[in-house]
Amino acid sequence: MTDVLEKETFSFQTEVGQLLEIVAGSLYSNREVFLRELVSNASDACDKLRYAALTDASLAPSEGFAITLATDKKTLSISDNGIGMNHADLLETLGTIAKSGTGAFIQALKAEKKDAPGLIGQFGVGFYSAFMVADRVDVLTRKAGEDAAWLWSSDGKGSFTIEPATREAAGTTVTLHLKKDAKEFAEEARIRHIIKTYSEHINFPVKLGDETLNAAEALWTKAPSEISEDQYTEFYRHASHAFDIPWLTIHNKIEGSLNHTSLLFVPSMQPFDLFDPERKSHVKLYVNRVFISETTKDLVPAYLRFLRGVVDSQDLTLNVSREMLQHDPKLAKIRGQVTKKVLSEFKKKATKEPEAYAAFWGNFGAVLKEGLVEDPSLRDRILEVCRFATTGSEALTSLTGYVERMKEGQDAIFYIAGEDAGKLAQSPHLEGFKAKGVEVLLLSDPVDEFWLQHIHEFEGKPFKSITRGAADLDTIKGDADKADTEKEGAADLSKLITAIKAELGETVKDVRPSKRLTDSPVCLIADEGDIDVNLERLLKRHGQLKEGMPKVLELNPDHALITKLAERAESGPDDLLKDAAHLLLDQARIVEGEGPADPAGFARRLGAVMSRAFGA
Ligand SMILES: Nc1ncnc2c1ncn2[C@@H]1O[C@H](COP(=O)(O)OP(=O)(O)OP(=O)(O)O)[C@@H](O)[C@H]1O
Repeated sequence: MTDVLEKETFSFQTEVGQLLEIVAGSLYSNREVFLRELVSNASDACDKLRYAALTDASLAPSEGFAITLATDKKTLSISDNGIGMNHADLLETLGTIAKSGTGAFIQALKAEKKDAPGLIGQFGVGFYSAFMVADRVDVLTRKAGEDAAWLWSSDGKGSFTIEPATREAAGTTVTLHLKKDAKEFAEEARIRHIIKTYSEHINFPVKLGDETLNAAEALWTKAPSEISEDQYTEFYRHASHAFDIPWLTIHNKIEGSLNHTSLLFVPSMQPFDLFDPERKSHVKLYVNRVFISETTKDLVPAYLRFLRGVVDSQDLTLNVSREMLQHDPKLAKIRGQVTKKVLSEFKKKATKEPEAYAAFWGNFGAVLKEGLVEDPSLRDRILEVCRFATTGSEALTSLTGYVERMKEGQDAIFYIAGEDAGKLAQSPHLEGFKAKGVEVLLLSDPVDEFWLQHIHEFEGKPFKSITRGAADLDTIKGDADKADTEKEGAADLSKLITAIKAELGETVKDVRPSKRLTDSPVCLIADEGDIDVNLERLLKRHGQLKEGMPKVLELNPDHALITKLAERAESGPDDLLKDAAHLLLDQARIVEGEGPADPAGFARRLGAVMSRAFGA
């Protein structure tokens, strides 16, 4: 691209335009974080060049890596002697947002204008935050190993320019032309304070004139006893471009045949890319304090992708390529040790602080459960730290807790799966279980259906869905045997069942009296051996299943409506019974969140039945 000599003008990608508009116009209280973002980028650039120089020593800067700040009354510039950018890099990175989840982010940003900086940090718009304080940003940059330099410039209003320029050495200088109301960021005292607050522990010196503003030491190499809570938080925020306080900090040193130190954080908020198909890791790998890579899944498994921080080992070979490193058995060993350590910290937290753990679980439980399938060797350890919503209490339960509370005669761990824990708790299928005081787990993460395909039991007790197959509650000794006594006087439904079956034909697989209902007249269940109701719904949504299987319609023999219909069926089917058969099926579907099978027919029948009721 070095043959491009003219100044060129480009439009920002639509999302960037929208983003800049919000960033520049939002109300903010801590906009000084723009400096942390730019210093962070400069530090990443130095990290990248230090890595590249491992294989090509000529790339290394002659006088060590440094980030240099300079100001006059109107501008602030941040220079680094890192990797730099060429024409293609500039186009690719400073005009687009290559990140997934951008749409969701912009939505969130629009909804919460006031907290823009918080969200910006969470998403990591990094560079673009410069437009919170500047009405023009210039980027003078030269890529290491290349001769051409470029000047990128923009006022953040829809377009940017790139033109050829000169720069003595590789690296990048970002110059901010400060807005009128942001001149404070040209004051040295203010800058000193911001760097101390936000960038004290990055790996490279940040200089203002001759003065070095930060400690510039790798925080993880210090002993935990020498590190304050605030220092951990600052490091976390720097390393993950976040604004929250970490929910958990794990600083661990392993010494032995394979030495490594990890400083890991669990955020207290969900990052935007959590459910991205790429499932990228965000833990940085360092070898003896030299940054190697960020996104390797070989360091931290995908089901722990919410972790932030670093792992550093002096026992990995420095001068191998990232690809070779990925196949290094030592790395696999580190991964195993790090994963076990993290799970054991979760276990401690879950036992000692169940309420705090519930907050973590709400954010990341669905991700962690992916490990139940992906990491069979650690399955038991993962199950130990899993928590579930249950009909038994407001609080979440562990599986061990559930098993301890099982009733006499209960031989299965009952669960109901669906999309919304709140709705699940209202499901008619639960009625008989509630009446007997038998606890049912409420599983509302899509991943639940997935691991249940692989894990069939816990401590010898099988998992059993209450929306599939027969509900044999008779053998369980409940809290009060109220439900059983009522059942004794239950109506004989045989004629009604015959009539309903004849009317509904193939649309139902069977019609049966129910043991699981106490208040509702009807419900639908999947037959034993068929796909469970919720799984079928998920498969249909993802286009993996066209038609659902016909379900079993269960009738509550104690319900007044069903008893009346049974009496009526004794004298043979009539039009009203026929309408009732369809309406009962539709009612069961509606409770499940499905529409009636035939909306026009439903409306007609409902009309007819109401007319009769009101004598119209
Ligand atoms: N000083 C710099 N030197 C070299 N490249 C840079 C520099 N600043 C930014 N870049 C490039 O621009 C890209 C975009 O930067 P930006 O701060 O917007 O996001 P990011 O740093 O990739 O993401 P995050 O903020 O989540 O880490 C960077 O990934 C990097 O490739």
